[in-house]
Amino acid sequence: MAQTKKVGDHCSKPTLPLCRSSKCVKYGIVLDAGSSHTNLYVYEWPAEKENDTGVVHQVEVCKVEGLGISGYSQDTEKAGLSLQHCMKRAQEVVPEQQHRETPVYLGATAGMRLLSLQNRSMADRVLSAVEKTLRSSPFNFQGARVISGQEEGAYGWITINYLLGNFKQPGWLNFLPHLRSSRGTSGALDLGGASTQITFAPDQELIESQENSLHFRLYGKNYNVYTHSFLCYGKDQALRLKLATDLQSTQNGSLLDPCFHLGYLRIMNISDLYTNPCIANGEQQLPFTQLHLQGNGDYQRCRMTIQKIFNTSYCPYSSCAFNGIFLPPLQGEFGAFSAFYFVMNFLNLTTEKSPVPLDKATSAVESFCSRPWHEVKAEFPKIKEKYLSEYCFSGTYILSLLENGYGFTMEKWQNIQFLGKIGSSDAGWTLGYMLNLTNMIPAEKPPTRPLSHASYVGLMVFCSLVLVAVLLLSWLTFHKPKCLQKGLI
Ligand SMILES: O=P(O)(O)OP(=O)(O)OP(=O)(O)OC[C@H]1O[C@@H](n2cnc3c(O)ncnc32)[C@H](O)[C@@H]1O
Repeated sequence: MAQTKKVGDHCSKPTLPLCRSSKCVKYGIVLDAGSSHTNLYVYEWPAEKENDTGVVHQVEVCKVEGLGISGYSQDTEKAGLSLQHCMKRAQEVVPEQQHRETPVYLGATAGMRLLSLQNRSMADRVLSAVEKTLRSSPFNFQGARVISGQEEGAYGWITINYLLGNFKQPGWLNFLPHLRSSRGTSGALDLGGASTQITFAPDQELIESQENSLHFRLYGKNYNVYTHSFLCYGKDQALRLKLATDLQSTQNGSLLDPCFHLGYLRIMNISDLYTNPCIANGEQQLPFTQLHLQGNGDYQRCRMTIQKIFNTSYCPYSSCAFNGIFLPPLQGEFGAFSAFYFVMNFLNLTTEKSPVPLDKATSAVESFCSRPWHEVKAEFPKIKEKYLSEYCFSGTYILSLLENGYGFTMEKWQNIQFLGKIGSSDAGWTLGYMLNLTNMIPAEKPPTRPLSHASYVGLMVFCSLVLVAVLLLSWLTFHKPKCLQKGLI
């Protein structure tokens, strides 16, 4: 994020044209090109309130089918049509007279980061095809780019803290500066298909590795933030990593997999498993071309196989997550979103009130994994088979990552809230990205008007009436009628 230091830029001015009417609303559009598909988000906010925390909110989300890492190479025509459909939807939501001033941004995440590593020219081709479609729309297209893992973490953190209202201190705290830091920020945990991010403001001042350190000045306050994006540890790539590790110990390509339900069968081409940079070139050494996976639904064993993808044998810092990556002690509340939410929500482990304790969450995943596949399938006929068959793996992976990877103990677990939406907006990096690029989060506190316009007018009218009354009274006192004065003498 140090390189995209636009957040809280001191020279920030809103880049969107100002509305003439005081009631008008502005719009911004962000496309999140992820590893499985693309989502298009339309945001709106009242024009006169653009620096206020929480006023920008999502009014539309449209899923662009096929525009994800697998779709890029497979059905580009379908992906193109679906993108056009979502752009049309955005044209219906944003009033026509505002199309030309409404900015559109596209950010591609870990799926594209991996595709770029594997096949740079293909990644460039995909981005330019998408750019072409977006340029031909009536909106103000601002560019398509692959965002870094650090940016993905930072913008996710900005989004949730903006929506939770954590950046702006209530006005009365200005008079009590010693209390100003009492209201903390919330950490952000994001699980995608290809990568996962952890971002929070640690207690300790020193962030031992430069690449994990971000500095923001927002609304007049400094924030030192830790972030890391684990590429290949999104839930889809983590499953591939696990399968590739398990494959090392099979002789014939048959795998009894405890992370899938008893009775579940899946056949995969070994070459498909090895088509990305997450998995080192072990394919050549295998004497078989297909993997025959057979589930046996055993949570404890599943957890043991997952544990093998986290290398905790070395740490060059005072404390680490895994794979030698620095992680300071966990601090404060955390909001966990994207696939953290999708999976835990399916497993009924997200409650509005108090968080489900870790031991209860573990038992729930364990009991779900032990159910036979035919029973699960019969109970949830409408859920995509890919998702349904992988909830046992994904639930176990989430517990492993949070507990063993990041060190959320029983006690710290209680600080995690699984979030789908905050208000009407999805938790994710896109809102933070747009707030940053439109300069809507200022570095310094915008000068606050002590009174609203209506109260100001009311006060002026009241003062004028008092003034008139005082003048009238004075006049009556000093200019008493002469006849009355005579009569008194
Ligand atoms: O590129 P990265 O940064 O990895 O992130 P992403 O863009 O793939 O991340 P998403 O939030 O779009 O999706 C996260 C994962 O959740 C999966 N997913 C989406 N909806 C789901 C649902 O209802 N149940 C289970 N998984 C779901 C999806 O296929 C991805 O693997």
